Amino acid sequence: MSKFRLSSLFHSSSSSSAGADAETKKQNRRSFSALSASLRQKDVETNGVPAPASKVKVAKSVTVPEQSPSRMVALAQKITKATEKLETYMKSKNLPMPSFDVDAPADFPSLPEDVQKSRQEIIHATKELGLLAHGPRESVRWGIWEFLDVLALTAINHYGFAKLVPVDSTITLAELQTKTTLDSINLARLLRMAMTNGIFREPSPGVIAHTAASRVLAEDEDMQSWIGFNGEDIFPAAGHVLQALNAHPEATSLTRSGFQFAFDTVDKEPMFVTFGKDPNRARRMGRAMASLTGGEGYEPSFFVDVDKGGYDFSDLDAAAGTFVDIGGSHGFMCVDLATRYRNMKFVVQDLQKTVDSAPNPLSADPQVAERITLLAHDFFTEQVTKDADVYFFRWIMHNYSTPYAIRILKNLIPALKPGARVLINDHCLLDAGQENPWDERVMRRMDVVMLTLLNAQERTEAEFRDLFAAVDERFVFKVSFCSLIFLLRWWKRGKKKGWC
Ligand SMILES: C[S@@+](CC[C@H](N)C(=O)[O-])C[C@H]1O[C@@H](n2cnc3c(N)ncnc32)[C@H](O)[C@@H]1O
Repeated sequence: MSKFRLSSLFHSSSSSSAGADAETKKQNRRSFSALSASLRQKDVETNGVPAPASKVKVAKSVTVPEQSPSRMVALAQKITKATEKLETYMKSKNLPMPSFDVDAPADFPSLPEDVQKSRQEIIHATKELGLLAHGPRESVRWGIWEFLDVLALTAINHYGFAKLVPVDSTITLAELQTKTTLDSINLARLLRMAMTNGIFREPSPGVIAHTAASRVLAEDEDMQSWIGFNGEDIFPAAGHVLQALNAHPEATSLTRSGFQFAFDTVDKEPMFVTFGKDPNRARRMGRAMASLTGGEGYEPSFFVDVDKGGYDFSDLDAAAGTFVDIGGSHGFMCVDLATRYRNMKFVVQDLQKTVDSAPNPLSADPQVAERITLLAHDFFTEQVTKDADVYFFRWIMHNYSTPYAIRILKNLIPALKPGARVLINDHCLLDAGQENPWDERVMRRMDVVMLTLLNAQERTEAEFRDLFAAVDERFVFKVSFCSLIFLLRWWKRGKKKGWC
């Protein structure tokens, strides 16, 4: 992945002192811009931490080359260049350029790396330019109102408005109102709020039509679940995080998160138990996850395909080794692995209810299905599959705060043979400013979602090391693959006690 930095967001980009003559102003401006640029460069080397204001002031006196454009102009130029590159590629492949039109494609096709990089540059540079054009006070003042965008989208999704608007024609607000329980004022205000984000349009007063985005809401059921889960479960929980933190500042308990404060289950039950009692809500979360994991970089092939940088199990396959997927749901990772590796054996462990609802057989290929065992096992109890070669946790650790994560990992110890690998497939937080802005934002948000719902957390490599050190000193960190979405860790019982 190419790396982008946002450190420059924190710098001013021009300076001129009132009353100075034009040339002095010009020089000042050049000096300041160039110094900002040099500080920006330095920031990149120091984890993107913005320079203190005092440093910026000293910098004004430094003489710098002429013709440095302001940050805003540099961004505008970057946007133009990147957009032209994207357009040239799309045209060369006869692909339509993005549009709000109802018939526009809902997704970009898979793009070559350099074109994808240009696309990301457009996204990040427009955001930065927008913030600069708003100015700090305005950005902060109106930024906090983004929850109203969430509210409008959540309501539109909840009432299913998108499905009531015909895709290939229009509908009047009056007619739409007859199909809903909302009154006309509330219907219109929610739709018009969403229109400010390109969701629906009003081609003439009182007439509603789809855009490409509202069409997605009408047709993509996983997306409906994603909006529902976020808007109706996570959003209320987020609104109660402060209450949870004030009452329980340590924020480690599974039954004292914003979620429990929002839904009146404090000290009663974890979120997963609440969902287990409500099949509709559980299904919605399941589909929301499917929508998320359908995204680029989340697909199992990212882990399974060695060509894509996935993990190579050839040695284990040659030895017909055993791979245990703990909290492995319906075993889809093991099915993909077993399809690629024809000798390894697999155990998929999950809660009884999940095991009971798994498809049978797990794969149409009997050679695959017969090597996968589904087993009901609670990972808060001692591991029952002894002496396996790999114990795999995909998207498990980030659901738990450290006290719980330690318990889960300690339960492995009695089962581990010398050299057994514990493999963690999770997000890995990098230091602030080290990731490209898109991934940085996704990961920071995911981390806060974990806090909101579960008092859990994403972890940095150092935090994973600390976690395993707290479990047992015999774990040895072996290798990590850090990529767009997830990180693998390979831990092994070490030589300290003479095992390996
Ligand atoms: C976030 S999902 C991850 C599923 C799968 N590993 C994946 O990569 O998509 C968490 C999984 O852990 C399972 N789970 C939750 N609590 C568990 C427990 N105490 N013991 C075993 N599995 C559990 C859930 O049923 C669910 O399948």
